[in-house]
Amino acid sequence: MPVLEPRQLLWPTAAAGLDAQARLRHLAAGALRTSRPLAIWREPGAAHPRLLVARSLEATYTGLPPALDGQAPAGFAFFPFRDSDHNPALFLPADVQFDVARPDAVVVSPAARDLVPALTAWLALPPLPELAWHHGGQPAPPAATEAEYTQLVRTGVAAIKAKEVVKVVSSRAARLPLPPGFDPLVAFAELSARYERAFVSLVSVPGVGTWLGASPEVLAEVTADGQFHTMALAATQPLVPGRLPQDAIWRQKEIEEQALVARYIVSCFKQLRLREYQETGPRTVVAGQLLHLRTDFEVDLKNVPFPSSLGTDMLRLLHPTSAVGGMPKAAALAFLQRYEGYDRAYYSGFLGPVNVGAPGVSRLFVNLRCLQVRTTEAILYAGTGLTVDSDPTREWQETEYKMQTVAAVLAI
Ligand SMILES: C=C(O[C@@H]1C=C(C(=O)O)C=C[C@H]1O)C(=O)O
Repeated sequence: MPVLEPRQLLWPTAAAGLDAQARLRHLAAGALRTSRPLAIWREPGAAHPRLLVARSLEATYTGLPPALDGQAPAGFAFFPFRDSDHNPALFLPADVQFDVARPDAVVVSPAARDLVPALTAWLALPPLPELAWHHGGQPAPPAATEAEYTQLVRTGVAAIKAKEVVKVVSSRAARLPLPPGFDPLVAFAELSARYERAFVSLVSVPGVGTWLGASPEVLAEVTADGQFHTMALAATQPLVPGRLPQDAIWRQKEIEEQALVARYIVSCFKQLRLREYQETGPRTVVAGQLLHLRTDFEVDLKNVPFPSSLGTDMLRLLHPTSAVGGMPKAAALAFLQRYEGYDRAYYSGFLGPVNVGAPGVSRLFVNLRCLQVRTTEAILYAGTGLTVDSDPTREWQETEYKMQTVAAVLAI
């Protein structure tokens, strides 16, 4: 059997007046109209976004976290914090791809070649004035009041004191009305402009909903030059205007909280009997209006005995990391299940491209600083790592700061 190659569709002359952004919008409109899942993302430091459309919702259901090796299928992973029927683990196959950096062509995978006639016709049609974004089937989660959240923090601190957990990351949801005429693609562009170093994403899946975010946290990356990368990102303080990030002073609580996350990553390497890794940090990094402590871990895949499976194995061990769940993992997750009082859905799950653009290159991020777009409101999510010294009011304030990262695009 001949190996089928992807098809390149060129934009027709009818689309000559559409610039690259308008083309991306037109393709997104087509995917939304035909009930197909789509992902749009801008990688940290990249000048342009990409779009990927899956041929059908059914084609996105997946049982396992994606394989991070060059032979694995190309697509966009969208994983919940906890896998469930309400929040399925998804992998959007790269059936239709568009790169704003190469605006002349749309690439269609062999699995989606049946779509070519309809897609060719769509490219020649005039753009729609409005896009109908997909909505989730689940009710909106309850929004915790300050009293409720500070009580959750107290319960978490008590669990730490009782040695049920060493660290737990409590979180909450908040609901804000969407401003009139809110346009997720415009908000995506605004987040991309505001947060150059973030992974900015807009994912819309029928029945699952529309999620927008600007994440500062790499979960697992395999780069073109054969490096595996992950990070321990934790501890938070606001960036004070006029002060340099490198002058930030961290309290003992924060240093310990971040060290736990770093130690967790090292324990994952140990489970895989990997000794050769480079550790850099912790150092202070900027994420929007916030500062965090970050340690980077790098593995040269040329120097490990199992280069093709390291990324895959690490991803499966890492998620959910102690930066979003806690330590020990099982006890922290059980605590959250019992006390958190709402469904995190895709918040603190992970997302990102696998083998898109180039085979063997994957970039998965923790889904933080995100919101869910609903018909008339946005659901915002944020959490804070608790330790024995946590102060409930400060933890509430920290979730407010974190929500500000994406709430900035809701300002009327
Ligand atoms: C849980 C979140 O962030 C995580 C928790 C942090 C903390 O506890 O200080 C900092 C960065 C992230 O790893 C969030 O943004 O919701």
